[in-house]
Amino acid sequence: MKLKFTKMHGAGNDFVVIDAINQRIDFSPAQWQALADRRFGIGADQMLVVEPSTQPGCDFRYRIFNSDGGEVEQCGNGARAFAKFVAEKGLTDRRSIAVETMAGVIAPRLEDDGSVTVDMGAPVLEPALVPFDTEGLQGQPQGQDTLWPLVLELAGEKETVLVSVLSMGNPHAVQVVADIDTAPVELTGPLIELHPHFPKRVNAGFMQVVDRQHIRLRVFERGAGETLACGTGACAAAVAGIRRGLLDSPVRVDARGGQLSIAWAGEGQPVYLTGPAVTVFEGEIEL
Ligand SMILES: N[C@H](CCC[C@H](N)C(=O)O)C(=O)O
Repeated sequence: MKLKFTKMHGAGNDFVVIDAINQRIDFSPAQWQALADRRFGIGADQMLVVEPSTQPGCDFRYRIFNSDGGEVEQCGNGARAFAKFVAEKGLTDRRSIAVETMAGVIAPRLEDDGSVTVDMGAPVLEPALVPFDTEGLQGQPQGQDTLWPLVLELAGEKETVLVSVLSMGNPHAVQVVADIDTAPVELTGPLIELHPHFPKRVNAGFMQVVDRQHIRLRVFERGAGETLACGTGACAAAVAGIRRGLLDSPVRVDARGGQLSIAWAGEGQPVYLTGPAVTVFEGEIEL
């Protein structure tokens, strides 16, 4: 079987995008992991699948698989690539589309300058819905936010980090650090991802506040490791910073792979993610 795919990225977060409207695919987690392998497969942080919508009022269904093969609820950089893909492939003639995901409906819009703005829906702030188990933890208020202490065990030493916890459809734990270049992302990222208080694991964000409308961000992603950018991570960091009283919307987010912009008008309101979507090459693989 030949599989056609398109290699894309959003600020360096890279994807294999597959049209599953005109191709029939049904892969196991191990097969997804093999496709994502950067040596033995195509190589990507996530695989994005375009399917017919199953909901009235939606144009497409959007499925996301991490490079560890697991299917997840949401991917913000991927939503921009998705929108560009379906336009470039002529699967839609609309510049604004409604896209069904495991986490609800999102709405990407192609901008005239080639960037894409996505209505990512409202953040989920209730810990139990993230999901995050607060049992035995004493939250510390900061502005409208609550900072939760996570005890991390590193080489026999215990270290406590304070995180904001929220969901953009997928779970995020965001901490403020003085300098993302010296933050121990490789060491503590995996410990936070697998922390027992996150029953579905979590994406670990490390945010440096440059000024009230500008942050630098690194994210150790659930099921993918550190990526050059994380769209939902940028949304989560901006929302956490605004709730903590550190940031004002819109927020410029400098990721290692490029720049994103986040706008949020407050509780119950949608988060808007704007950034690039780039097609790198078309490919075909014999399976
Ligand atoms: N690793 C994420 C999925 C991809 C999110 C990220 N690539 C984005 O742009 O939002 C998770 O397991 O929730």
